[in-house]
Formats: sequence, structure tokens, C-alpha cells
Amino acid sequence: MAPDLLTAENLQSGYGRIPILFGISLSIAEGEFIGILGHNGMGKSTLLRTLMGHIVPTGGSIHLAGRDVTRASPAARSRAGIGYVPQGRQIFPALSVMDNLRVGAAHQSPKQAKAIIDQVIEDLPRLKPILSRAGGVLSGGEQQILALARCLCAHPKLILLDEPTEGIQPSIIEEMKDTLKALARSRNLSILLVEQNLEFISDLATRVLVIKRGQLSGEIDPAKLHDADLAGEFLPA
Ligand SMILES: Nc1ncnc2c1ncn2[C@@H]1O[C@H](COP(=O)(O)OP(=O)(O)OP(=O)(O)O)[C@@H](O)[C@H]1O
Repeated sequence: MAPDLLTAENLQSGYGRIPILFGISLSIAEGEFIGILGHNGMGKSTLLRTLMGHIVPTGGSIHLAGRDVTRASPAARSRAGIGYVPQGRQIFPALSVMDNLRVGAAHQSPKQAKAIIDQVIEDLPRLKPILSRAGGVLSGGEQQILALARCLCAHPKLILLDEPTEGIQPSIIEEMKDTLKALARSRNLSILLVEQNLEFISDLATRVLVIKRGQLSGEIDPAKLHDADLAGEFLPA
């Protein structure tokens, strides 16, 4: 069994005085692909934002490869190996695809950055013909691939992926599934995927955790998500 890469213990966080996460404990092993399911507003994005450091936890702890990063800034977590692809992608619309990638690789030396970007473009060949195009004119699917690529440019060990299929056409969803599988294998990435597309999560994740009102309420066999009755429980209301 691979060692744990990230461990969260009794994690609590929220917005201002409003608590949203009420004590989440989970661990992700090296190379493990975990899915998080839950209805709208249950705290899935808040969990990812807290793990990335965009929200400071009010309680609990986060360790990455044994190192306490509970209070570390997002930039420090990125350097330590956590990558984040937020919901809605948030690429830089006025920058070219290439410049978006350069921003992702900003904390590498110029030589390292070039090598990393070249490798990312090789792994995500759809980007090759559009490198000089502005991020803002890309299709939703292309933007999602760019957001993933930009995250890879920081050379993460763990990727936090928030609803990557939202608003994306089916052919690109299939492509993204294959790309994520291949990347996870070739780079031994750990991935924490928040998703409402049950087929997507079922095909990728080896473990699926359910979040309910800011707490993990159980675990579900990914294969069972193809079962319409069981799956119906987790579809958006
Ligand atoms: N910036 C914010 N300020 C205040 N409350 C927020 C903020 N962002 C989210 N919330 C609230 O926190 C709760 C959890 O939201 P979160 O986005 O984590 O849910 P989610 O499970 O990811 O849902 P969705 O699938 O709709 O994205 C919701 O009640 C939401 O209204």
C-alpha cells in the first residue's frame, strides 16, 4: 500500500463566522484517485479551497508528505506539491495559452519551466495548435484542458479538481477522462476530484467519499454509481 501523501484531520472551516466544514478527516495515498460526491452546497468546493489554503481552517490540521501545511499560504502549498483546478477554470482570459502556462510554471527556473511546459504540451496535445490564442476565446473544453495544463506546470504531486466536466461537451469529457487516467498513471499523481457527473467519477476514482452538510457521511463503491437507484441519491436535487 502506497504511503499517505495528504492527511486532513478534523478539518473545520467556513466563511467569516459561518461554519461550513464540521470536522473532515481523510487521507489520500500517493497515486490514489479519490472522488467526492455531494449535493449542491454541501461543502465540496469549500473543502478543496481549504486544502489549497484559500480559506484558513478554524480547526484541525493538514499534512502533506508528513509536513504540517495547515497555515501555509496557497503559494507555499503549490511549491510543496498541491495543485488546484478551481470550478469555473479561472484561466487568464487576456493572456495567450502559452502565457497561461508560463504563469503556472512561474516559480520554476526558466530552464526547468521550459522543460515542464514542453512536457505538458506533449501530454495535452490539443493545446499545441492554440498556444498563441487568448485564453478567453477558447471553448469551455479547451479552457478546462488549459486549466489542468496550467496546474501541471507547477509540477504537483496532488491535484484538487473541482467539477471539471461542468459545461463541457461530451466528446471533450471523454478525452479528459482518458487524459486524467494517463496522467495519473504516468506521473503517479494523487487526485481529489469533486464531480457531479457520476459516470466520470465512477470511471476514474478508486474510492468515492460522500459529503453531507460539511461532514463525510460515508464511502461508496465507484462501480455502484452505474446503478441508477443508488446513483439517483447523489444526483443534483
Ligand atoms: N464565498 C462565500 N461566502 C459565503 N458563503 C459561501 C461562499 N462560498 C460558498 N458559500 C456557502 O458555503 C456552503 C458550501 O458551499 P460549497 O461551494 O462548498 O458547496 P458545494 O458542495 O461545492 O456546492 P456546489 O456543487 O453548488 O458547488 C454553501 O451554503 C454556500 O452558499
